Amino acid sequence: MFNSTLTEDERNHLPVDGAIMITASHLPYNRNGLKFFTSDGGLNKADIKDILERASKIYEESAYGKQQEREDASRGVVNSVDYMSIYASDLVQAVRKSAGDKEKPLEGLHIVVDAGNGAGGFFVDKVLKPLGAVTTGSQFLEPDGLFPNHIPNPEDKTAMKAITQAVLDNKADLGIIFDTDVDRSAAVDSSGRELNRNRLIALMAAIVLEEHPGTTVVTDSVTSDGLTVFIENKLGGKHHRFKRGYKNVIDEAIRLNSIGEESHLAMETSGHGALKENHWLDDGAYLMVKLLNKLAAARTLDSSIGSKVLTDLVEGLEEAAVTVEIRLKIDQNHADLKGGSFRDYGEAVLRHLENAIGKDPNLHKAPKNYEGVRVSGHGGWFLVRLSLHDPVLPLNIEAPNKDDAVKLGLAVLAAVSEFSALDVTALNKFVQQ
Ligand SMILES: O=P(O)(O)OC[C@H]1O[C@H](O)[C@H](O)[C@@H](O)[C@@H]1O
Repeated sequence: MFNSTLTEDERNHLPVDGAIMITASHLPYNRNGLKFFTSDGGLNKADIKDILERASKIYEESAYGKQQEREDASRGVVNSVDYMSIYASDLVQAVRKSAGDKEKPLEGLHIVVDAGNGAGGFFVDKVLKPLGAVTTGSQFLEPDGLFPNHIPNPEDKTAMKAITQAVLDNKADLGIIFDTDVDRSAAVDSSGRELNRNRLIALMAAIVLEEHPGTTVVTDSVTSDGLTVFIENKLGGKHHRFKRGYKNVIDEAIRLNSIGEESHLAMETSGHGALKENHWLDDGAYLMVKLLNKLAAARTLDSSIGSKVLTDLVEGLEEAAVTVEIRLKIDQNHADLKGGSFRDYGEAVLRHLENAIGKDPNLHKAPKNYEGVRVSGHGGWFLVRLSLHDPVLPLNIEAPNKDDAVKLGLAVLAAVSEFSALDVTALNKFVQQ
């Protein structure tokens, strides 16, 4: 939708002044909403509040007899434009360009797509097929807001299992999965290896750092220590681990550029990734096109090359054997909140945790950290922070083995146990397993 505010095509009344998308995004099907775009990007909370206030004023006035005004406001010309075809053909052109303008640079490759019944099904007919790829075995391409097959989410285990299985069953060269509204994506190589979360950031960083040596990669706060080592030591870039939230990482990358620190990639483990060259839009289809560019370019030199060219790019990324996220709920009605907000309560838990960590010689606070409490120790690390939206303190742990992960979990448990409004059932279960 955002691209329709940039594409120049007079015949199709483009660029438009604004675009609106109806989507539940990462939320369940019964929580749809509207995303608004202008050529400056997606509107933020303050803009949306302003729109709602103005809309409600117009509504109220019309309800009190200003019918004529309402009719005037709603009178306009409606033109239908097949914008998806225009957008998709730009993606196709990008891949062709990276292969020296070859018409079908993906000929001979078998690529399966899992759109999870979200909006990403177009990628098969409008992008992959024109580029020559075989796409049989692609699944859940028809939009269905009830998501009858699996939640379209490249972080979700069931969703990743579904695309991995499709790759293996079809002996495909590559698998691609999108979230509901295609602002997130991930891939699977021909051996069934998932290229999502830290691995996808590492892969995108490898591609972007080839194009822009030394650039800063901004990520969310739950990225691994291994990713930092990979970006800084192997790729020669700079890893700026910032806060959770795709808008936070994107805005931070824009801010860095504005103060003279060059950054070309802002990416979250959730699969939201935005590039400077693509107007800082978190466009999941564009991310996958960057992978296809790499594949297509490599195949102009050797037509037997498959997804290994991508997997090789993340060679050397250290990965923890144990990776868990445990979400600790705050009971907002609990007496221990003393009528205060869950945010204040969560902040108090974090302050207490921070103090407790200082007393344990095995644990060390991360020298640079932008949200919550990030601590290393026992060969791994943990991060406790406030959720962006929910009355929850998500705890992420990465460790070389289960015993060390449990040690980290126990340290958190000991520090937070006096906060009776915090539900630590899941953490208790984890440390007892
Ligand atoms: O803070 P959490 O509850 O873990 O949620 C954080 C996530 O919320 C949404 O899904 C946003 O689109 C993501 O950008 C963000 O990472």
